[in-house]
Amino acid sequence: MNIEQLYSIYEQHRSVQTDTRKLKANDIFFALKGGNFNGNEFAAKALEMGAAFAVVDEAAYFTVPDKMMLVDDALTALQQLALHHRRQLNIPFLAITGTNGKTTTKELINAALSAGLKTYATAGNLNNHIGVPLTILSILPDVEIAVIEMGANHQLEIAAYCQIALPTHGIITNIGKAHLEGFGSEEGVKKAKGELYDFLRDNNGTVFVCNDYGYLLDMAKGIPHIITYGSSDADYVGEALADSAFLAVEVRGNSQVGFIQTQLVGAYNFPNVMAAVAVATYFQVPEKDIAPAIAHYAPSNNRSQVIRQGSNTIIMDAYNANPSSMRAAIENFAGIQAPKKILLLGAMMELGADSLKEHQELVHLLERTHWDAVVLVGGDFKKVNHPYIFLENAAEAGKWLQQQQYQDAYILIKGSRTTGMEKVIAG
Ligand SMILES: CC(=O)N[C@H]1[C@@H](OP(=O)(O)OP(=O)(O)OC[C@H]2O[C@@H](n3ccc(=O)[nH]c3=O)[C@H](O)[C@@H]2O)O[C@H](CO)[C@@H](O)[C@@H]1O[C@H](C)C(=O)N[C@@H](C)C(=O)N[C@H](CCC(=O)N[C@@H](CCC[C@@H](N)C(=O)O)C(=O)O)C(=O)O
Ligand SMILES: Nc1ncnc2c1ncn2[C@@H]1O[C@H](COP(=O)(O)OP(=O)(O)OP(=O)(O)O)[C@@H](O)[C@H]1O
Ligand SMILES: C[C@@H](N)C(=O)N[C@H](C)C(=O)O
Repeated sequence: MNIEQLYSIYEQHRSVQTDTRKLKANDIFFALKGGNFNGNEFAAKALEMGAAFAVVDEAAYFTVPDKMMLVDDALTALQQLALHHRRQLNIPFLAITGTNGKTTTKELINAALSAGLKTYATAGNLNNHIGVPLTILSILPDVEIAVIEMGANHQLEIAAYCQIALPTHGIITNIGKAHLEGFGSEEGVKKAKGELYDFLRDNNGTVFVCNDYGYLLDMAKGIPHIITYGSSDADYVGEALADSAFLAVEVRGNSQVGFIQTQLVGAYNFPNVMAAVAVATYFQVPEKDIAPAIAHYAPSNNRSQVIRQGSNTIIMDAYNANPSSMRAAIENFAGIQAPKKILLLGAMMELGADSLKEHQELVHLLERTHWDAVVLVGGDFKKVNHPYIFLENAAEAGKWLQQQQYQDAYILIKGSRTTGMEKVIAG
């Protein structure tokens, strides 16, 4: 493949698509293979639908030579094109990884930076081997700073994304227990996420580190430029104020940022907010504009969303779940003052050999607090000892909740993506 040739086609259109179901006129279509389809089969259709060009990797589908390029592997071509594009962009690239809060931190940073700079940030959760190159190829030449989310469920994944995104700056939000099936252990998570720090250490990079997490400071040793944020002794210091379900933050010190009333539930969002304060201030966004920008951000897609239903307040946190985010959500919920507190918790996935132990530990955590009701739903919750109600799936949990006719209750709903706990309030 001639990457220069492909890049000159890209420069004419600057819009790349891997899915005919989302195709727009003049997109360049990359034919990827997945678990269900062979994208090559859609290449000719993509051109009929108005795609400007198609990149295929099977000769049998190379049917329109003047509008197609045949490559060895279309995914590799996509990644190489992204790297080539990255090299043309002489702007800061901030990479974000970590166990919990990547998307929220990325959205908060995007909001805060956008108050002063033309910013491009990963759309939604496009954070993997396909999503990272698609993100980079969406960055137009007038963008002043890029924010790239990187997800992973196995070793060397983040290292590979760094070789495409070439980050100049980085954040690891935190290290916790998730995707243990692929990472092996929490140490394995640390090693895998630490690949971002390794890249920045070797490339004269800059990291933003939460000073409240000693383990991150240890991991960051040797990185040339370290900027800290947190609740004390940091370059950017703030205090979490929790007068309501929603987090408020007072930024202290010389900062002009001041008071931030967020639309985020949970004290666990404090470091996410402070990361945005630190990054935006560092990149010289006018400080008076940072708090309003952060305050404006409201989470969607079941990421700790607050939903009022009649007199009930629902914390819908059904986007994902793992032992560390479950712990954070339960401890936060325990601290909320409410007349009645109900929990409906779906099972946690991708925990491998630790799964039963982690579900059992969660039960022990729940037992430390008095709740009005606890419902455990599906998966490995079926196999552990607990004094609570167990239901097989989210639909049953939804029926149970309707039957209770709760009034004035606070209800926490959380679980792994595949448990679909959002369905609890769908009917
Ligand atoms: C390959 C692909 O993009 N698949 C998407 C597709 O899936 P589908 O099941 O329909 O088909 P195939 O994958 O078999 O299709 C092959 C190709 O054919 C295209 N195609 C198919 C039908 C058709 O009519 N026309 C077509 O052109 C198709 O588009 C393929 O290119 O559609 C699904 C529904 O929209 C998508 O969900 C699916 O996307 C996959 C999952 C994907 O990886 N998308 C990336 C762009 C992405 O970034 N997705 C993120 C989620 C990332 C994530 O899970 N991150 C993890 C950590 C990373 C782990 C990493 N190791 C990993 O395994 O991913 C995290 O914890 O955050 C997102 O969508 O939010
Ligand atoms: N700093 C944090 N500490 C612990 N849990 C958090 C933190 N921030 C967010 N969470 C939890 O993680 C959930 C998902 O948040 P978010 O989507 O920002 O994380 P993510 O790391 O991007 O997840 P994913 O890897 O699945 O994309 C939230 O709804 C909340 O329960
Ligand atoms: C949704 C995906 N990014 C994720 O976090 N998966 C875990 C296993 C979950 O859904 O909880």
